[in-house]
Order: sequence, then structure tokens, then C-alpha cells
Amino acid sequence: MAASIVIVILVLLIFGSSPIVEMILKMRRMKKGDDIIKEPWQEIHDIPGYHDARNIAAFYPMKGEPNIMPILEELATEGRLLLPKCEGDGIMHFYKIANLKKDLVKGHYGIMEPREGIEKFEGDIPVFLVPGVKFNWDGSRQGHGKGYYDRFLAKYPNAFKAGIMTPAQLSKEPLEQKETDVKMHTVIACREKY
Ligand SMILES: Nc1nc2c(c(=O)[nH]1)N(C=O)[C@@H](CNc1ccc(C(=O)N[C@@H](CCC(=O)O)C(=O)O)cc1)CN2
Ligand SMILES: Nc1ncnc2c1ncn2[C@@H]1O[C@H](COP(=O)(O)OP(=O)(O)OP(=O)(O)O)[C@@H](O)[C@H]1O
Repeated sequence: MAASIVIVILVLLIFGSSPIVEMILKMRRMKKGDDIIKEPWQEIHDIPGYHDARNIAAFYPMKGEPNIMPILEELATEGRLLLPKCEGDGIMHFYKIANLKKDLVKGHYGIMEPREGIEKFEGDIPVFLVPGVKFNWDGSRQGHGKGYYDRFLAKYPNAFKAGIMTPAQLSKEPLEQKETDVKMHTVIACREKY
């Protein structure tokens, strides 16, 4: 123990705040959080009902959220991607997005949203990939506090809900839940950047 402290002090004295020390510290920090990431694409594909779902509700990631762009590309190509548009206080609806470049514009909160002219999706949604601010492995979720997802998900009690988070969004403690909060069936960890 004492020997390793001496070594650490010596290394710090020799290298100071050199890029090497910074890189080692950064790698250690990264490893710490990243070890909860398993095989996110596989885990998403393994969601119950995902394979056969004709429509899947997802989200266009914003800063601090997992980068699920490969999944969005894949679902759009398959013709089964739904993305949300905020349309009032705590009210959002989903739209079928066939082309991520042509069908989206920058919208509320700076998030890419369906453009004008795309028809609102009114059918069944068996699977939701849900964003959030914090998640716990028990399925509890905390959002941005506007109730967009809680209100929308209340209409789909039978859908499978998968919370998608980065390691930084994991809460070590179960999150306090209100009566209107909707629990996730599973939570999947993904990287913010790929
Ligand atoms: N990618 C993504 N899309 C989404 C959501 C989400 O959480 N993530 N939403 C899920 O509901 C809806 C948008 N909800 C949002 C609600 C509030 C803020 C917001 O107030 N942002 C503040 C920061 C305050 C905070 O984070 O609490 C800001 O932009 O200044 C952002 C998104 C629909 N689309
Ligand atoms: N199904 C619902 N019907 C009516 N009001 C609701 C419903 N769900 C949530 N609300 C209200 O919306 C407000 C915000 O809810 P909450 O703090 O749980 O949002 P959130 O989950 O953090 O946000 P978001 O879903 O937008 O990410 C609260 O006042 C809550 O009572």
C-alpha cells in the first residue's frame, strides 16, 4: 500500500501534469463508467417484440444522451421508425420518419423533430426506446420534468418500454416515483459517443 503511494507520488513528480498522466487518468475515469455498457445494439435487438414490431418509437439524441444513430438509421431504412415532436405543454406526438436527413428539422429544445407536412402516427406502438435524465436498473426514470413521456406512455400500457441511457445517466439509487411516472421494463446502457 505504502509502496504504491510512493510510486504514484514519484510518477506525478516525474511527469507532473504531462499529457501521459492526464491520458492515464482519463482512461481510468472512462473505464469506471463504461463497464456497465455491454452489447447495446444486441440488447436493443433482443427487446421483446422488437423484431416483429411494425413501428418502434425512439428519440433523436441530444447532448448527454446515448448516441443511438445506428439504430435510428436501421429503423428508418426498415420503414418502422417513429420520432416525437413536442406540441404543447407536456404534449407530444410521434411521426413516421423514413429519411433522417430530409424528414427532420431543428425543433423544441434544439432537438431534431419531424418537419411540417409529415402525417401524425395514430396506430399501435408496441415498443418504446425512452430517453431520460436519470435511470435506475429497477426501471425508475426521471425526465426533464415536463411529463411528455409520462403523458404519452400512459396511453400505451401494454407497450414494452426500454430506457436508454449513458453510464453518466445511471442513478445508483432507485429514483423517487410519482403516481404518474411510468416505469421501464428494462434499462440499456449505451455510449454517448461512438
Ligand atoms: N432526445 C430527446 N428527445 C425528447 C425528449 C428527451 O428527453 N430527449 N423529451 C422528453 O421529455 C421530449 C422533449 N423534452 C424536453 C423537455 C425539457 C427540456 C428542457 O427543459 N431542457 C432545458 C434544460 C432543463 C432540464 O434539463 O431539466 C433546456 O434546454 O434548457 C428538454 C427536452 C421529447 N423529445
Ligand atoms: N399522465 C399524466 N397526466 C397528467 N399529468 C401528468 C401525467 N404524467 C405526468 N404529468 C404531470 O407532468 C408534470 C411533469 O411530470 P414529471 O416530473 O414526472 O416529468 P418527467 O418524466 O420528468 O418529464 P418527461 O416525461 O418530459 O421526460 C407533473 O406535474 C406531472 O404531474
